[in-house]
Amino acid sequence: MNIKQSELLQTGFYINGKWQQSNIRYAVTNPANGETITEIASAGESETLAAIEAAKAAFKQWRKKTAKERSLAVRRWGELIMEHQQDLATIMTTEQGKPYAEALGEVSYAASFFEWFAEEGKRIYGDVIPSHRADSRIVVTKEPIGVVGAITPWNFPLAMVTRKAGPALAAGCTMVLKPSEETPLSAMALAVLAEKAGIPAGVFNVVSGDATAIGGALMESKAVRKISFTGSTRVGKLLMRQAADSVKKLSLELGGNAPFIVFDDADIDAAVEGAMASKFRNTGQTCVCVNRFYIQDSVYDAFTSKLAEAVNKLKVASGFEDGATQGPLINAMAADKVESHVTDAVAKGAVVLTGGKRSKLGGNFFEPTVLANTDHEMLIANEETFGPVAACYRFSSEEEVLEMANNTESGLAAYFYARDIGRVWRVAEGLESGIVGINQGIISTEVAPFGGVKESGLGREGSKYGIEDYVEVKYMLMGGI
Ligand SMILES: NC(=O)c1ccc[n+]([C@@H]2O[C@H](COP(=O)([O-])OP(=O)(O)OC[C@H]3O[C@@H](n4cnc5c(N)ncnc54)[C@H](O)[C@@H]3O)[C@@H](O)[C@H]2O)c1
Ligand SMILES: O=C[C@H](O)CS(=O)(=O)O
Repeated sequence: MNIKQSELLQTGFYINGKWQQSNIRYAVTNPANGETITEIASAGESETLAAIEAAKAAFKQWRKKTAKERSLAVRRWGELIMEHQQDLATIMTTEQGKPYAEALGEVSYAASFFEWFAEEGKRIYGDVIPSHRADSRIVVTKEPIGVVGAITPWNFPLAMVTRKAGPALAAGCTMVLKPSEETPLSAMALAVLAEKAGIPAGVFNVVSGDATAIGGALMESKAVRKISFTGSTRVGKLLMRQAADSVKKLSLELGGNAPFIVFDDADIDAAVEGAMASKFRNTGQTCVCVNRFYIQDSVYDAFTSKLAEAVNKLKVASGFEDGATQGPLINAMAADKVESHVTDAVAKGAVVLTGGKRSKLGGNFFEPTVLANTDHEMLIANEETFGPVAACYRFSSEEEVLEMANNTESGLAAYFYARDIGRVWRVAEGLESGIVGINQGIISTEVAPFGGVKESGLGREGSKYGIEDYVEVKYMLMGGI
């Protein structure tokens, strides 16, 4: 791998400020060519318990630092991310596959959470409540929860970590991170920078490897007071069950099934632009990627033909190739799933406007695809495809489309394009989702609350709300006054 600072490439566990190795190793592969990038030490239960112990010990001192002291360390960590942005983007593109330009974008996005929460950490205010007794006062403070177990996915290997580590550390919590086994190298590089930023030993620990063993140790430990998970709804539900035994707090950022509605009064060119951004970002592997396009009858043909035209201009290639816009899918299983959704849809009457098959590049590459005439009997309508396929459905009325859009257990993001102000309010309020993009295809930013309703999760990340997930409210009644 062509990076300037080779020390960013680590292959062990980071526990209590030290890198450790193991004989049990697993290969991290490059999804663009299937080659092994490196082999890394595989952690299990004992390494996770050691990391929890380190985090528990470090919590005693870290929580006592002033908010400003913690803020300065978190801010410095973010600055170091930006100082190493090219190397971090190279590591990310190599292990995750996204185009290098997108990887650079994610590096900035990741750093933005440290900048934001370094500031928010200084504003964890309490309250003074008018008392119910003349001789007493009521004071409310907010305290860090304690040791946090963070479990993150492969699709955003840096930003999903910093969106958790930023608020946790700024609030005074310590962390044991388990990154996805598909993309551990970005998280390890982050640990190298944590040390350089002056984050004390034990405050941020990283263990990668056996998901069930690491997850089990985190969930069973009574020292871990909170789990922050981003990933599939299936695993999120499992963790929720496991959290019951020690009554842990949970933040769950789970899967989506985002609708994107184009009404007949929409600016069609703007809708196509928004559709391209929200559907094809990260080759369709984003939890807020559109999964279902609903287009009103009278603009259906205009929208779908313009969308297919725009999709035809995308370039499928290795993320390091100039002008690449669509990298490989993360692995063979992901490519199989996308193919099965397209095959099922076509067998049930969908029409391929462009794409529709694996790319001639082979491996995990899939052609960006637009399907017309899709209906709700197809798999693609009911499962998160997590790939570059735009499935287009027709609708005639506002009531009908709201019912279709909400007819899912998921409720993460939803998008619509319309200009009529009454319609805009009705639809925005009627959509059952945590996030609504109105005449906008990209909704993610560190300054706004990110999270879902229904089976898309619990809690919010980013924004002023994001830090609330890492603090406990304490009520003190001061009597005898
Ligand atoms: N809502 C959000 O903010 C958000 C963001 C990114 C991804 N996602 C969702 O994540 C999914 C894709 O990511 P993925 O394939 O990595 O998800 P995944 O659920 O398979 O894995 C996520 C993480 O959980 C770990 N894991 C797996 N089994 C575990 C177990 N038994 N105990 C503990 N940890 C376990 C994995 O190793 C990984 O680190 C999609 O559904 C996507 O929508 C959601
Ligand atoms: O995959 C889902 C994410 O949360 C990525 S982003 O925050 O929308 O960039």
